[in-house]
Amino acid sequence: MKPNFFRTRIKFCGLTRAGDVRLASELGVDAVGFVFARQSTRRIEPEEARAMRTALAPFVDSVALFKDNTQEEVREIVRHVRPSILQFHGSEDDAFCRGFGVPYLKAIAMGGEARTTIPLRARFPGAAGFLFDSHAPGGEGGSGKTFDWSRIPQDTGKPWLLAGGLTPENVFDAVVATRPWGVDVSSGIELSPGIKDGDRMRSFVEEVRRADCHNL
Ligand SMILES: O=C(O)c1ccccc1N[C@@H]1O[C@H](COP(=O)(O)O)[C@@H](O)[C@H]1O
Repeated sequence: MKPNFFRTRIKFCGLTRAGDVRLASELGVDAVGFVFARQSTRRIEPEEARAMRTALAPFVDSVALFKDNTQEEVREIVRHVRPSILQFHGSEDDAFCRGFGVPYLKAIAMGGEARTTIPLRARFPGAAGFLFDSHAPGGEGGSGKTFDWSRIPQDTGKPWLLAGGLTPENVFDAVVATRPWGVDVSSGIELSPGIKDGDRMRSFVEEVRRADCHNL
């Protein structure tokens, strides 16, 4: 996938308040994420996510995030919330991820040792894209930690998002250094888990746009 010099897509993840969803829409982010991973401190109930979806402006995607949830749980959330994209952070394989009739992103754990040399596009042929995150395989996401960006595979063949420890302070450097298709942030724009900070949301978007101009 060639780098996109025009506009880096932005996803804000782990939202729990309708007001944060509204502000994200006004700031022009491309997607907001709702967390359904069991152990997450940002986990919300399907009814809450469904209510927050109504706060989304047109042309903003809603992403449902899972980590080794059961097929029944995912199915129920897809039916109830109607997310536009699914994001899987656990040990789910391609057959599981594409079994819900909704495009999916596969999160790739970049912490710990590299475990396989099989190319991602061969392991996840049905993925709409990948998301490189800092946690170790099996570890929790949303940790606010970065990873060594030089380890990002160059041959994904699909759009990919950079995640893990991004903040308004480092996202300019991250976008200039890695030229991702998109960036995903959770803790870097928070006051506390699930509670976003309006000023940090705004400056995160400003910094990504500044990097896009720099990359032209
Ligand atoms: O946010 C969570 O609680 C979470 C739980 C389980 C898997 C992933 C999770 N979050 C995702 O992790 C990355 C990076 O987050 P951060 O910016 O470092 O806090 C991002 O994709 C979150 O959506």
